[in-house]
Amino acid sequence: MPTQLILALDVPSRDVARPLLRQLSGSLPWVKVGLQMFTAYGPDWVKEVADQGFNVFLDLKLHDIPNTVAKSVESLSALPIGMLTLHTAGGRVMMAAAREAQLATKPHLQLLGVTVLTSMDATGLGEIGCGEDAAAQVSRLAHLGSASGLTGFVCSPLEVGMLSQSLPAGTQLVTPGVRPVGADVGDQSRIMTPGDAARAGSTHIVVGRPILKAPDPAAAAHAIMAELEAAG
Ligand SMILES: O=C(O)c1cc(=O)[nH]c(=O)n1[C@@H]1O[C@H](COP(=O)(O)O)[C@@H](O)[C@H]1O
Repeated sequence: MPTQLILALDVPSRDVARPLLRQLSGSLPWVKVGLQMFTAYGPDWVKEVADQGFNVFLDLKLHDIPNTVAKSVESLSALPIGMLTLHTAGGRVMMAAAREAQLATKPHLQLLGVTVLTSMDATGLGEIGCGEDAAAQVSRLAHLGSASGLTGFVCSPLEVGMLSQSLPAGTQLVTPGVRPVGADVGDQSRIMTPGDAARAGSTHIVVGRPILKAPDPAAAAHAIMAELEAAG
């Protein structure tokens, strides 16, 4: 299947989001609801996005003790979501507890383990006490996640080639840190273009500001989907 686009709908209000969703309904497969909109509007917003026909990726990056994360997964399983993130840095027991809760409550929900944030570079990793370079740390966390039962990960497109060769076939590799040629990099560090991310093996790419800040966001989203199609 060609690499799918996930729009990171990081906007300040529903009034900003709704017209764009109307324009992209029927063509865009996935919408990511992240902390900005979920903290403002909660589950109602997730339901509204799903009601428009989009698959919803709920990106809350859960990171807590195993019991708290597992109970949160159980609560969130009631929502119409297809993907949900947790931090692999929470460790083996936490990931296994989350996976067990997900399988028991919502078997088709794709749990995604976030590895090393795409905003982090070697300096940032060193500052938090991680002496390894990003690729080595991503590999360590993704393999720990896989051994804990996870079947999907968030990483930068730079690490996708390495992971797709060493993780079980069918593992979902979702990559933010994607910038079309000429787009502002912003706070991202480890980046690739949509076409290169697709050719590297990303199953999904996550793009926010290059679409949201474009003069015509719907046209920008369509251009990225065309680039993915051409690469696939
Ligand atoms: O889990 C994520 O989606 C995520 C992980 C990561 O390592 N880096 C990352 O940028 N993201 C998210 O992906 C989106 C990227 O947005 P833009 O940088 O605006 O394209 C944001 O919503 C981030 O929260």
